[in-house]
Amino acid sequence: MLRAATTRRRHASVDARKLQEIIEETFSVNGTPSVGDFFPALRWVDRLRGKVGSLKKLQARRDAMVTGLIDDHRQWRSGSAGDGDQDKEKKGSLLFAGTDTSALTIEWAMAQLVTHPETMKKARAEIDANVGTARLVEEADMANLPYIQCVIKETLRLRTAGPVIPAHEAMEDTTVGGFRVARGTMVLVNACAIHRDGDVWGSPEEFRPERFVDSDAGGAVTAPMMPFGLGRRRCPEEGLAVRVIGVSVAALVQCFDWEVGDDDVVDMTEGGGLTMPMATPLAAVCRPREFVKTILSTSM
Ligand code: HEM
Repeated sequence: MLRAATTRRRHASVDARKLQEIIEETFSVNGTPSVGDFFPALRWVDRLRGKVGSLKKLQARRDAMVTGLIDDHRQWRSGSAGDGDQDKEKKGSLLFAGTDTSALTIEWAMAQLVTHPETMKKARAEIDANVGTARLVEEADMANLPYIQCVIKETLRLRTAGPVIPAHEAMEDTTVGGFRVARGTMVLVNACAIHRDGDVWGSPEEFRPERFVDSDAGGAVTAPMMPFGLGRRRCPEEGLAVRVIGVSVAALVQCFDWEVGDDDVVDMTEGGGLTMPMATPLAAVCRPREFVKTILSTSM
């Protein structure tokens, strides 16, 4: 997605790596707790700690980057782009909300697969049976890959990219689960805790895509999940995200044999921030399968 938005031909002035840096920093700074959010009278503490300054600087860098993208795009289309502010808002939302979340979900899915060889084997078998090895898996295949879809669902459950849904504000007085919530209250929903609640999920800490497999015995899970939020502000690109993540993971499984490396260990520690990356980026060895070499050599 980043490549599509910053492709060199159109955006010679934009460095995709710099954009990635800004995105990672944005999630990291936003993810540190603000004292002022909990005790509004103490907002000055956030200013003293430099959080407010960092947020403002990041906002300025994001604006400059997105403005550069739009200006380049306008030049490329000879001035036919739409309204500036609206474009900036749209493009910025897509870049900043969609890249890190999708990329780290793919990384977590692969980490789970390389540490669960039986699951990897089942995923590979499903792809080989339904897609084969004469061509690469594509989006249209996803409907015939229900197990891969379960792998993605289980990754979104256990390794929720946005562990705490961004703050919402109660628009009116209400009661939730017996708690009174006054109008104007800032509400934070801990999706990660809901996804790992032992009262609704069996062995919640286990990575088990089978829990989503729709069985005749009615075994499919019905417990609440909200990796994309809920309600009116729910992620507008859930469909796109699930498709991009699904096809990416399926292609990685289809094309490569995976190994964890010499020490056979993957550090599954969760990192901090607004999103939940792996604390140590996944390091694994992948070798292209024979058919990939054939496909590549015939397409050259
Ligand atoms: C694994 C991938 C993704 C996850 C887990 C995810 C999750 C979320 C969550 C939890 C929210 C907040 C919902 C709320 O406030 O209730 C959100 C909002 C949003 N997401 Fe996603 N998202 C993902 C991918 C994407 C992609 C690929 C795009 C765009 C291409 C995108 C665009 C947006 C936008 C624009 C919003 C803000 C909506 C608003 O405030 O009204 N997301 N996402």
